[in-house]
Amino acid sequence: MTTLSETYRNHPITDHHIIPLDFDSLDEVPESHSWPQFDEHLNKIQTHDLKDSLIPVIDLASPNARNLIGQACETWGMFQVINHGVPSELVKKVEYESRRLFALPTHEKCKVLRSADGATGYGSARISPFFDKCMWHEGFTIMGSCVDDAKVLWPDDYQAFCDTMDAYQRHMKLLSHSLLLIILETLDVTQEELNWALSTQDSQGALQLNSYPRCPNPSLAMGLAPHTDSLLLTLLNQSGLSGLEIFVEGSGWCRVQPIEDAFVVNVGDLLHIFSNAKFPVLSHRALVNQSKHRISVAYFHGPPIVSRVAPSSRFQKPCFRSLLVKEYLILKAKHFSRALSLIRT
Ligand SMILES: C=C1C[C@]23C[C@@]1(O)CC[C@H]2[C@@]12CCC[C@@](C)(C(=O)O1)[C@H]2[C@@H]3C(=O)O
Ligand SMILES: O=C(O)CCC(=O)C(=O)O
Ligand SMILES: [Fe+2]
Repeated sequence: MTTLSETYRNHPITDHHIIPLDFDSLDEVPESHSWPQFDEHLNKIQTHDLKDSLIPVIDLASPNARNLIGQACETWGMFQVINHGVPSELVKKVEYESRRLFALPTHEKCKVLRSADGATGYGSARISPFFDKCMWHEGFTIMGSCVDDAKVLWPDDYQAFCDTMDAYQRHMKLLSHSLLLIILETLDVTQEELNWALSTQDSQGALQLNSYPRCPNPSLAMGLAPHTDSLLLTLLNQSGLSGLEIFVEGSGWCRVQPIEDAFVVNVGDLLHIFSNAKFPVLSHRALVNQSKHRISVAYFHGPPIVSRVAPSSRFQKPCFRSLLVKEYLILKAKHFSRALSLIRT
């Protein structure tokens, strides 16, 4: 089976873009991590709190959920979902285990460093090489079993971490399938297209644990730089601490306030392509906090990497060309935010 790891094999990134700083040892933001333009930007554009009425909060158990989800995807490419059926104890356990991982000393975490051409393990975000400055962020990427890495980190105490991440990935896969089914039904796609998006075999799922340590000067630092997510759908748990911002045309950067027990759901590049741009894909970023260490947990769902992606056949005038999912991810790894414009027809 072709995997994401194989896709990245020809696009290695250098070590200094992978190894995060030992953030806890710092009492000021080093030059390498201070974003001067970002500082100017902050002065110019007021960061708004998004009112609930803007990014919809949708109760999955309500009879109206389907319509609301369809509308939210068209208007925003994003919504928050509550009453989704994922046990809140499991969500708490994932937060607890993530904090346990990031609390390890840097030299321990570096024992499971993501390799230059790899997809899983500990390290800075894959988008790091596209920015001059480094981010105030460390991550741990899991695809399927994480037992090999967990055994390295905790030789005698790895089971709880693995069991928690396995159970969470199972729940995330089910929830992303239910949401995608609703979303795709609103597009009225063919059965074959539904099978493609919801394929249980060979579909891509990745779990990203994000850590944003306390920062001495948050106005200089960037947690996660602006980006769009590459796959079909992302389900994000903000762990109760705000930091996520979306770029809204005409308003600038707006904060998406966390809601208890909610997941932020957003359209990724592949769903934007499949919906023939009917669903927008939002640029988003994460800012950091002076007094609190923020954790977020993102699950990315995608179709099989060897399949093709194109606008659904229901669209008469496709505005993107058809290509292999793998080819798109290679384009994204090479050209980052220009990838979508490169496949416009
Ligand atoms: C499946 C994936 C999506 C992702 C790249 C990855 O292979 C695993 C990590 C994901 C992540 C998380 C942080 C932001 C992001 C842009 C990045 O650099 O790594 C996303 C990637 C993505 O959606 O392109
Ligand atoms: O931490 C956040 O709020 C955003 C994380 C994110 O955008 C991602 O993991 O892709
Ligand atoms: Fe993201």
